[in-house]
Amino acid sequence: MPGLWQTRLIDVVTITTMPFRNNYTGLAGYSHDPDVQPVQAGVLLVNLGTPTAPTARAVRPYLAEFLADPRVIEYPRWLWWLILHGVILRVRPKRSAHAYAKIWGTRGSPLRFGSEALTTALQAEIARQRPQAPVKVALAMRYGEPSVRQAIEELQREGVRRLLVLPLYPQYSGTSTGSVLDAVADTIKQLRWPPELRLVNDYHDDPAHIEALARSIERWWAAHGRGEKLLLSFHGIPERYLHEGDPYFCQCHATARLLRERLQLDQQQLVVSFQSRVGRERWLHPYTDATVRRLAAEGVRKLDVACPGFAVDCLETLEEIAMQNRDFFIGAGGETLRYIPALNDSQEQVDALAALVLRHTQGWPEFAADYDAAGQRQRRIRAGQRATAIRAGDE
Ligand SMILES: C=CC1=C(C)c2cc3[nH]c(cc4nc(cc5[nH]c(cc1n2)c(C)c5CCC(=O)O)C(CCC(=O)O)=C4C)c(C)c3C=C
Ligand SMILES: [Fe+2]
Ligand SMILES: [Fe+2]
Repeated sequence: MPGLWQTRLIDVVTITTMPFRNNYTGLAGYSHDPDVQPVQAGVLLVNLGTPTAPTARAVRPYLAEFLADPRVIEYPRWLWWLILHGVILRVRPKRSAHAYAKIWGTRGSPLRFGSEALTTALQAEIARQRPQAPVKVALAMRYGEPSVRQAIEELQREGVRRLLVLPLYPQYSGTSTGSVLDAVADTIKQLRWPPELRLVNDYHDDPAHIEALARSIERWWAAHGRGEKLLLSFHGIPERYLHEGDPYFCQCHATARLLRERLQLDQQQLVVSFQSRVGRERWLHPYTDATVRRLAAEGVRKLDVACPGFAVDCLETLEEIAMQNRDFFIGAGGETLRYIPALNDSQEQVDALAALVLRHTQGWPEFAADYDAAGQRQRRIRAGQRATAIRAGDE
């Protein structure tokens, strides 16, 4: 019987002298063998996530995962754990479920079906613009399913070796995009052979994105007429995060300014505010609820609201703005508050995101306009045959 050290030595010698195996299967059902499949590129869209049903029972685990994320709530962990489990998760799920029930459709949560529709439309647009390219567009949710990990593993099983991660947040915040980056990093850490990776940090000032926002607002105005003012409401974050370096506030204002210039509005006609405050801490301000009340009190009767921080409609736009804040506005003397829908799967958004993807994947052969999948595959097969020949001692 060899001793332990001898066994280890034998292992090392065996492994290092083993013939090169290019058909190693690292993940169940996934072959890395280039003879089996050509290299694919993937685009992973990531949105926040949403409960599986508008019930307190389904909302609770969703909130538990979301609010336990240290990127979202920066408090000492033990203190926050006590507050979260002792107070928030006892009270909030019921309240949130009630709000979700108001926007839940036959297709389920708007955030989910809106994100899925956008994924399908973007896949089709990229296929239209790059017909030869083997590009896969997939969707993950930061909280809930499909998780970032599940989505990346599935893409790898499909042969994706180059991956562009595109969080569906136009403005970067550590609480949103930063957290997606964490989830990607946690996944990559555990993969034996991670894909080549790129990540879009933000697209808050991307000209195509601004153009898409402007056109969708103009299209909506053409169909419904124009209000006296346009309010842009962005999701808030604690103000403390801004002071500690989070660029979110500045990026929201940059988006608003670019959109205002493109729509040729003056500073009185376009107002910016921040919504969705949670807890007692001071968040980015002015707050949306206080702003709509103030505007009504100042005599504005017809107010249009758009939410350029949300790629697809969700609880925060359909319930908080289009219902809750409409009631606040009318309660304070306003006549109508009209919510202008998010870009969702509109052609404007699909065109802008397709252009963004093509820009961020420059240099990747799969995305090149003259990519020749058949030629690439032949080259890879020839390389594979040569490796096989070397293994067999033919060369
Ligand atoms: C408590 C802290 C929160 C921070 C910070 C935060 C930042 C943040 N959120 C979004 C986008 C969305 N948030 C949504 C819902 C939502 N957000 C919070 C809390 C924080 N968000 C909670 C508790 C909830 C759940 C609903 C509720 O109980 O009020 C959604 C909608 C999800 C849906 O299912 O429709 C989105 C989208 C961004 C972009 C952001 C930072 C910039
Ligand atoms: Fe949020
Ligand atoms: Fe909200």
